[in-house]
Amino acid sequence: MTGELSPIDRAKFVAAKKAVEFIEDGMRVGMGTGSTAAWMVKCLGERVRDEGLKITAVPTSSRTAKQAAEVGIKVSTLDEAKWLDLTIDGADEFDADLNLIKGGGGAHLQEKIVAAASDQMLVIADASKSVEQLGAFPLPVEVIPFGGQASRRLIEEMLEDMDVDGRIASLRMNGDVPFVTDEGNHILDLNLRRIGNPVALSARLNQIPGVVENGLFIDICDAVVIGHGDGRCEVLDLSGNFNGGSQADGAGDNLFSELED
Ligand SMILES: O=C(CO)[C@H](O)[C@H](O)COP(=O)(O)O
Repeated sequence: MTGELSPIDRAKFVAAKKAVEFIEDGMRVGMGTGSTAAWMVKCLGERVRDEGLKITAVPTSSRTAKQAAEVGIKVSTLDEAKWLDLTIDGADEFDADLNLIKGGGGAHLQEKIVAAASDQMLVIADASKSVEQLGAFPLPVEVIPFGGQASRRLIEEMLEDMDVDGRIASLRMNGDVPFVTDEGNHILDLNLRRIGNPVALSARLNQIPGVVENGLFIDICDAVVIGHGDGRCEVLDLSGNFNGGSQADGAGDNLFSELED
């Protein structure tokens, strides 16, 4: 079924497949957004269908809610679930401390709210998302449309004040019109190249009145399942809750056979 996948899609698939093994009956689970998270939704749907797994599932976007419905997962809102045991989501970049850049899909606001309301956040990613220093991926910042030009100017002035490398905030477009998030906001992508102090940058960004939330996830992620194109995956776990806390446990796991299903 999935035999003709590209190496990158194989990597996403095996990471997702491994991650859903951590979901137990009765859990309240946050479901992330993006192409890797879509594999997770698919694998989770299979467990719900084949094993009768009972979960409360909370999507982080309208896109994920739709994907969940397509594979037979009934979704709840975060308010209905109140609190979550585990959120599984993709990322655009992760570093050795498991700080992340997210929001490439424009859903980081709901993703951060859902992850922050979860006991554990598990990221699924192909190995290309691993970086020494965050920032090569443009940092998404969600801003309200009202006064968008002023917010952009304040962000660029703040970047200049912080003396960071790149200082241009680009309005994300969807064809000829600005991209609109599920909350009706716009996204500014910051081409910073490298982020020396993510904690300070995140705090400074969120102090600007028109900024709703930025895509830096600091001290939120507990572990990353890293998938490889040959079907191997490993778990980088700083929490001790996934594979006993070993930093690269499971490096030998090969879920490639699943691709032949
Ligand atoms: O943060 C996200 C969406 O807002 C995604 O998780 C991130 O962009 C990674 O996406 P993909 O799995 O498609 O590479």
